[in-house]
Amino acid sequence: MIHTAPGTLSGRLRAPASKSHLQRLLLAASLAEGTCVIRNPGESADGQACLAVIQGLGARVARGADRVEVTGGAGPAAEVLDCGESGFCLRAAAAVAALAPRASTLQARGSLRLRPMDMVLDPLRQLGAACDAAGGLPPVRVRGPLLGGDVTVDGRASSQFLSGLLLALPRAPRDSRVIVEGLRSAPYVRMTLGVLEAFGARVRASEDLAVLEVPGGQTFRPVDLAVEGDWSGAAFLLVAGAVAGDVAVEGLDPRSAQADRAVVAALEAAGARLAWEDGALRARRSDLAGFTFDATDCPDLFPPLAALACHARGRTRLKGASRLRAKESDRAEALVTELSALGARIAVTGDWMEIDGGPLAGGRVDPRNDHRIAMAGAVAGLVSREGVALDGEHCVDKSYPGFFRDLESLRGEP
Ligand SMILES: O=C(O)C1=C[C@@H](OP(=O)(O)O)[C@@H](O)[C@H](O)C1
Ligand SMILES: C=C(OP(=O)(O)O)C(=O)O
Repeated sequence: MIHTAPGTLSGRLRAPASKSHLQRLLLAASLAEGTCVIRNPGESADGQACLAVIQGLGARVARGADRVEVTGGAGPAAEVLDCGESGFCLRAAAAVAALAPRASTLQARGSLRLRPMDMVLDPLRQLGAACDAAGGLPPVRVRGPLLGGDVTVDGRASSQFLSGLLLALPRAPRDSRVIVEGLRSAPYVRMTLGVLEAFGARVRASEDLAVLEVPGGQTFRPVDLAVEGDWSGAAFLLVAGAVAGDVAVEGLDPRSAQADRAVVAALEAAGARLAWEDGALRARRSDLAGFTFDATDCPDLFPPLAALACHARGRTRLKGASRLRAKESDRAEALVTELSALGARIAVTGDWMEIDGGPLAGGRVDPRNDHRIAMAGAVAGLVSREGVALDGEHCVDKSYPGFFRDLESLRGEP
């Protein structure tokens, strides 16, 4: 149990490492010729799960101080790949595992056991691999080899499998042409394309990412790269600054391909005072007003933006709520129930989440083992009568293990 007291925050922090960027680098490194150096890997549980998975795929992994070295194809492969609770790791690694002419079982833990995997089945079969997932749920069983060819991918529920497929296809023997239907979370796919480019892999993508042409038989050159600071975790710190003090976050790339860089546009729409100073993005307590923002393609911003909206005068309208049902929790339900319990006025109608800002009493939050619900509850409660108590605070380890320590480090002397 942890209690986040109300109060003023001020100070400067480093953003955690982006697990999304790290996981892409790890999967690509496991397919590269030679040894890759990946700096700033961080300690996220999803990153650790992906490290274990690439070892199971036959990569040798050596950990050093603030870096990992990955040598693809240098170790024995395992039949069972434990993806922990990482949706990206399971969906993306299903495609990478299918490259090999052997059977692999991708296993899930916690809420990931209930998250849909059906989007991986047809495409892998169209490309020559065998693939099964009873009831469309984990575990996912694949048997390669993935040959390449023409394939249609349904991107409505998630972009994650498409990212994995794009990481795998340059290493397949044949050329591929991928037709993508209804893609959501497109910026995450652009991040994948950026990682492929860094490894020297060629993909020709139409502007809207509806058609992707991937030559087969490519090699990935080894890289020495640092994992970017995480805009998704930083979003909570920036919202904390905007509602409760003065917080500067360093280690963020203003030109990053990360979807959640869009938090800047949302904070600006709310009237937050933001400035880049000495290499850090600084958010200061501001007179915030309700805003309208489309988070369809950056769904992980819903939790921090819902916390922000609780403290913005008038009504905030967030679009894309129907994308939240199959994350670590049903985040639409979780945000409505838990922020209401703190005194917020929040409802979801169709694809819209609406929040009327006003004073919060505070109280208890059940994060449902979802890191982003825990962080949203804690940040919302910074401006409340009683603060927020929550159980199971270690769920933040999934993406941002130091979150509560970082938040507390921003308190002034009592
Ligand atoms: O590719 C990625 O790293 C991710 C893509 C998004 O998922 P969807 O594509 O399922 O929306 C996001 O919500 C998730 O946290 C990470
Ligand atoms: C949804 C998330 O991750 P994943 O889908 O990779 O489990 C997340 O980090 O919010």
